[in-house]
Amino acid sequence: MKMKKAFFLDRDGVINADHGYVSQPEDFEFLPGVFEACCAIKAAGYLLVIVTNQAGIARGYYTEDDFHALTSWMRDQFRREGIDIDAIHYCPHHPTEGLAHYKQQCDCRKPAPGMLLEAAQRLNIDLAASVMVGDKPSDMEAGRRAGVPQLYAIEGGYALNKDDGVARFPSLLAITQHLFGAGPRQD
Ligand SMILES: O=P(O)(O)OC[C@@H](O)[C@H]1O[C@@H](OP(=O)(O)O)[C@@H](O)[C@@H](O)[C@@H]1O
Ligand SMILES: [Mg+2]
Ligand SMILES: [Zn+2]
Repeated sequence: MKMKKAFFLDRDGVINADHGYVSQPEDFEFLPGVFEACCAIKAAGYLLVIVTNQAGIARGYYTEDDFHALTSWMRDQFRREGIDIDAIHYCPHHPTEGLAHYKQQCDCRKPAPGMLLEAAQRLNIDLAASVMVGDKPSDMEAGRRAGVPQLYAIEGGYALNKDDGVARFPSLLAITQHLFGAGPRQD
């Protein structure tokens, strides 16, 4: 069976503004151009896979159920724009600040590559043909460790200057316009 290629997207800082541990729809602010960019990604034949660290769960700021409720609301917003998100992987852990069983040195919290590797296995993704977009060095490292060669960083509040070889753009839309031109493309 032919392998698929994927766009791995970090959530906070790529899809929505990272206001810090966002857990409610009213705090979820889609960044400009995200829907247009995601349409272009799907039209170019990529799966859309979100990989998000959600240590707010480990820290006790919100529950896993809160996360699922927000995720289902977010999926609906994409669906209303005609976009089907293929998978959403999240890490609820934290190695030192986590409460109870959430305190663990897991292999899913970025910069570990676990979420990307699991999605690749489940969805038959060719990592070498895939793209990772994030806003922190840990996103870039997760992509690198998973074997994703195309790494793109969105310039936001985080220092990314140690990420040599990472292309920097102001938004997801700027990345898709760079890769696919102004409109969506089928290949
Ligand atoms: O950008 P993604 O991976 O989608 O999600 C990041 C969030 O879970 C939060 O991650 C936190 O870091 P800690 O994970 O607590 O160190 C902080 O950076 C928060 O501002 C941020 O909202
Ligand atoms: Mg982020
Ligand atoms: Zn984890």
